[in-house]
Amino acid sequence: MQVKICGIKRMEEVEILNRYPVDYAGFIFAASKRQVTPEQAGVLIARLRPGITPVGVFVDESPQRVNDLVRECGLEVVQLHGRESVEDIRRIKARVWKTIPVDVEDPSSLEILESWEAALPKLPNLEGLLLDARVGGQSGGTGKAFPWSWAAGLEERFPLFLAGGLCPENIREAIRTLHPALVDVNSGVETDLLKDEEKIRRLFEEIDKEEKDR
Ligand SMILES: O=C(O)c1ccccc1NCC(=O)[C@H](O)[C@H](O)COP(=O)(O)O
Repeated sequence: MQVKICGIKRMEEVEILNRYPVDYAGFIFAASKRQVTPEQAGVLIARLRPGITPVGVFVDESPQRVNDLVRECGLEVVQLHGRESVEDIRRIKARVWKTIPVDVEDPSSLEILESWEAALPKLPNLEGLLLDARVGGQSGGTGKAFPWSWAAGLEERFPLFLAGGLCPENIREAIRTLHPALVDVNSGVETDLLKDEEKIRRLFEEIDKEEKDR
């Protein structure tokens, strides 16, 4: 299982990530408390250690602008967090992860998965579907988890990536319930909107324990 830490905006945070077995670092280009400019992202990405892959997070950005930022900032993966279409993904020249917003109060929000699952084999750059909690219309960095049991078994049908309210205290249960190929953690390893090294250390300690127990 791979690990993405999202919402990186400061050099101190890059330095923390470089000390842990992080696979992906997420940079948010969409409107957010954690938004970075392309210039900031470029500087931060250049300082990631080899082995940490930069991911750009976008909400309803045009494929042309996404492609420009992929080139300018050195992004390898693009995470689409809005209402992007199959055609948008076809036009993006990078690896893509598509977020599926799961309304924490409405299991029927998972129904949209069917059409994305059908699109997967037709889109060679679409690597997986990221289930993230949606709370009151907001999706992304909510700090809330949806009931994972709603998605049990989906990991057998497609590469399932999991986000939403993950933290050191619940990561083992999340892994045990859904066996995701990747976990995406943001506010659960922050203090005052900055990545907190002690929380990241505990996150990896818990992941290690879970993997050893298997
Ligand atoms: O994190 C944000 O502020 C954000 C804003 C707009 C779109 C996406 C955003 N985050 C995307 C992520 O990949 C987060 O890691 C994911 O939503 C999980 O967040 P959290 O529940 O805080 O762990």
